[in-house]
Amino acid sequence: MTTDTVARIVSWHPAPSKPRYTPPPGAVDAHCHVFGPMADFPFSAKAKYLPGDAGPEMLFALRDHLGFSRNVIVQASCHGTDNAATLNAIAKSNGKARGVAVVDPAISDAELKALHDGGIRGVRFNFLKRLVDDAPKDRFLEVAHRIQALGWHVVIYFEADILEEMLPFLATIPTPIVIDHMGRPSMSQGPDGAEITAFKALMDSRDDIWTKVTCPDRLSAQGDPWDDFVEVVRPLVERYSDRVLWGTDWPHPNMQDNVPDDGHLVDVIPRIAVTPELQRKLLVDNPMRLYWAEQT
Ligand SMILES: O=C(O)/C=C(\CC(=O)C(=O)O)C(=O)O
Repeated sequence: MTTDTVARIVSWHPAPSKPRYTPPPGAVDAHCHVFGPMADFPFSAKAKYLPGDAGPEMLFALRDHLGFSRNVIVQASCHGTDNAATLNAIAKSNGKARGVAVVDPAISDAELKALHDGGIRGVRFNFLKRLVDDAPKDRFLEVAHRIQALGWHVVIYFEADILEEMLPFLATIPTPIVIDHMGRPSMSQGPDGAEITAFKALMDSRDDIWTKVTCPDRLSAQGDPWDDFVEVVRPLVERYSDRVLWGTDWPHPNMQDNVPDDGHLVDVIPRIAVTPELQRKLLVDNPMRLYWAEQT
């Protein structure tokens, strides 16, 4: 993408409301991104979207505004396999952020170790054709084997229409797996719909598959306050209470036509995790085990 000819996209709310819900102390926003700033951290030549700057200061201000304590910053596809913007944000967080990288499978062990020292605790494999040109399963599998020694996990992003073809690959991954946005099931099918049922079967197939109960704004057919999302996701949070994570998804890449209010996103939490214990697991205990294991 040539950065001088394309308008830069703003996909986040200019002034998110203050949520009514107060997260527990130590709550982690376990899925968010940073964009640039571009002058310091240029976007990938292969980026499929060219966002405005949404750097660490903005992310940390939002964290405080929403009542969260920590962030897990997931490398977004617009930065390709150069994790410098993510590492910069982690370095500026005073220990309050960790990250998930996207790597070239040819990465050396020394480079992986440097990512670990910079706060990375997982790698992301993205299978969305609108975001990445290719997703080589055989090479991803080699990476998954190599990160085992670091105690990392893999984060996988795919949509429900390819769940079935993903199953053999997922079964061979030797590390814990985190599935982004529940593999994007249809919410209009309801809590017993075919896509969420297939996803639960995947969750049942291994006890080290986790998922992010995120993105009502992307997945709901109804819009804010996302009642269809709540109806489908609440049973998932109850059934897999030790393997669910929550995140804002700020700055909401590609959501410029349907920008969510982050305060409203936080107010979904007590509707999908209906007891203080479920909320504490979702927001504190579970993400701490994956990202700050040495502190648990
Ligand atoms: O924030 C997300 O998880 C979703 C994204 C963007 C993304 O993943 C990326 O750019 O890497 C999307 O569906 O456009």
